[in-house]
Amino acid sequence: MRIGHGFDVHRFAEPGDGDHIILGGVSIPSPQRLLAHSDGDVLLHAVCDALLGAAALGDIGRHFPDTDPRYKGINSRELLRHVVALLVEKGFSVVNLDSTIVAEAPKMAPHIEAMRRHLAEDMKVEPDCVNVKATTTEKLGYTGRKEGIAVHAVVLIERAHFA
Ligand SMILES: Nc1ccn([C@@H]2O[C@H](COP(=O)(O)O)[C@@H](O)[C@H]2O)c(=O)n1
Ligand SMILES: C[C@@]1(CO)OP(=O)(O)OP(=O)(O)OC[C@H]1O
Repeated sequence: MRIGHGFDVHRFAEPGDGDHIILGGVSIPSPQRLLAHSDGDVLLHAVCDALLGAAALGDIGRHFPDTDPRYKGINSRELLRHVVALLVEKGFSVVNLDSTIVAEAPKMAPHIEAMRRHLAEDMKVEPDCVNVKATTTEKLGYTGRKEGIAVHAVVLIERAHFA
């Protein structure tokens, strides 16, 4: 069994620039988009980093550089599926994921189940092995000022069992 940790932050664009953000592959209404080379899915980026960390495979920027036009606007679920394939190649499968979205807004609660479903599908585990939480920082700091969204993720992986 091995543990991995991931952390990512994306900054909001100016208010009025954009009408949604994408988190866990879910489109969530927001008056500000998240700035990024990809679709800005900060939850999936933190999860990719946790998985890569657990398998000692470096980090997301090493595998998908933000200077590479192939990743411009990419759906981050494709990045996550690629990372999971790298783990499978190394003989690992995912045990469970826990994650925390740090955001003053928008409200994540109505979208958490859809995020869990996407994560479970892409990591090839049951939804019961995936947890997504959200918290504000009580208006403190850069997340509290709505300057951006941060995500923490932690995963366990294990050597895959073969029948
Ligand atoms: N962007 C967010 C932040 C929080 N939630 C939910 O609200 C609960 C209370 O948040 P506090 O920061 O006041 O502890 C939290 O446990 C989440 O369920 C949310 O949905 N979206
Ligand atoms: C996902 C990648 C690649 O498109 O770019 P961003 O969307 O900017 O995200 P970030 O978490 O800053 O870095 C990882 C990148 O290489």
